[in-house]
Amino acid sequence: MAGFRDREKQFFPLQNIQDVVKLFRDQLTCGEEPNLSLLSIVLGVIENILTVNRAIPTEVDNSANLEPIFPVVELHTIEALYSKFESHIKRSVDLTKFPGPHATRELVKHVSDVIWGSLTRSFYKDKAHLQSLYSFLTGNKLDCFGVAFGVVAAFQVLGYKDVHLALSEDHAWVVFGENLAETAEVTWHGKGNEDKRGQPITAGTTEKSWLYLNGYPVICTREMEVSSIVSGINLAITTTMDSVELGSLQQELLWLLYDMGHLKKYPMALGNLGDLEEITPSENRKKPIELFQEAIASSQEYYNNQHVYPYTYLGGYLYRKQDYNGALQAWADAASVIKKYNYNREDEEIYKEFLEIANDLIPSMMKHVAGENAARIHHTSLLYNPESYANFLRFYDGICEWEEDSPTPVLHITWAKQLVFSISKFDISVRIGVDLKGENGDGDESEDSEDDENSSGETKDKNQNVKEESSRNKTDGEDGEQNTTKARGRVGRQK
Ligand SMILES: CC1(C)CN=C(N2CCN(c3ncnc4sc(CC(F)F)cc34)CC2)S1
Repeated sequence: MAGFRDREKQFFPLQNIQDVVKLFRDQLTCGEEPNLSLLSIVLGVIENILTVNRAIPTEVDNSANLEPIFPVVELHTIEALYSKFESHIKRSVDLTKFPGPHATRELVKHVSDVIWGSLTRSFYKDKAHLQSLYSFLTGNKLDCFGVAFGVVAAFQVLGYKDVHLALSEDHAWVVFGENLAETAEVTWHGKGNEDKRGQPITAGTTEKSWLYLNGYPVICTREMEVSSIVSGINLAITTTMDSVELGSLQQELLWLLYDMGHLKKYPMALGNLGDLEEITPSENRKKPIELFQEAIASSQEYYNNQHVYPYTYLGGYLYRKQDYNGALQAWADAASVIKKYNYNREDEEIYKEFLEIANDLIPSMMKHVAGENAARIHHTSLLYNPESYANFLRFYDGICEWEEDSPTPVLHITWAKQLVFSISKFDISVRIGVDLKGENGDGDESEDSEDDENSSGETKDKNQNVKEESSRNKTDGEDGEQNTTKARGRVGRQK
């Protein structure tokens, strides 16, 4: 018999979004751990009906079809799936060999093998809707995240409290043991990479690696594991159509988790909620821009500002709102994060993100503003804005620094061609640092004649230059002999 207590049973059948929200709220406030398997199965059943097995209403009188088609989720459906998972896990793992209260690496590897061993050999792992235990139990298919989540849910079924999900921006693994001091790979990553299941994630692996966030991944509590499956709900019916009902369920559940504080340390879930609010704004709720800024603040406060996606969530939003100055600043901030990493072959997802920004979004943004004649005439366009130019340069500077010392190259001819296209759209006045408005008062248009080369002609490293510079300034102060012209609005030259 499924391990359901009467308290879960009372919420069934689930007939609408509010019924699902009530079940989740009860699971998150009942004093015991939320039941990860139960909640993943419930979300998987609903997602499946609203996207994969969507019964397109026949062409009867259309008015009747305007009602949202929320499925009725019966208790027996969920119980059957839950007990299938529970008995599968319990009969595959003999705990007599693992007496302690904490999981061991051997046990973690074994549970990962149990999940892994049940997956059908040949399925397209990139497909959608493979993230929940519903997919695992009805189709023996799971994606990369789904395997890691399945391992954590299995350990909860086995009665362990110390195995938790660890999340980066493109990978998932587990932490376990006393003080969660141990780590282990439990799933695969990407295409054509041997899985490293059972191995610990060492400092050598995580250092300067975006895939492991330089050692600053999201370490989930049970409630944050619930946040991860809610955030992972996939609304896609087709590549061009999303389920409206599923989207509003996801939005309601994310606000529930937000109000309970379970998104506070989860930047991507905050970004996800921001995207949903942009599409369907909720009354009396925070605006998308606030949520994207909270995601950035969360990364700064809890993850040493090592996460990139909070800035690309914000940049994408501002781009869609045609706030191109803001978008450039957010993308420059994203590049200022990635520059601390070395690009390697398993970081393709973030490479694709920056490729799209540099070679698609920024060029089309430049085309758009180049056509804005009024703004051009009044010099209000970003093409005349030194700050936009500075952010544009900082964006590319970050990508170049990302590539430095990396085992895998980042830039190629397309990047260079698009850079030339985009940079040439900025007005000559911002590119050569002349202040057209003469705000500097003396109206002296002479440029800053200093350069980074010293008298002997070789370029020094910046620090030395700055040291030299500051000592020169000191002598200036004393005898005032040296004639240094003021750097006039030169951007990107920090002395
Ligand atoms: C600014 C973007 C391009 C928009 N969507 C982005 N997403 C980033 C990935 N998403 C996520 N959202 C919540 N949690 C997680 S955990 C994870 C890694 C996986 F291997 F477990 C990914 C991810 C959701 C969507 S970044």
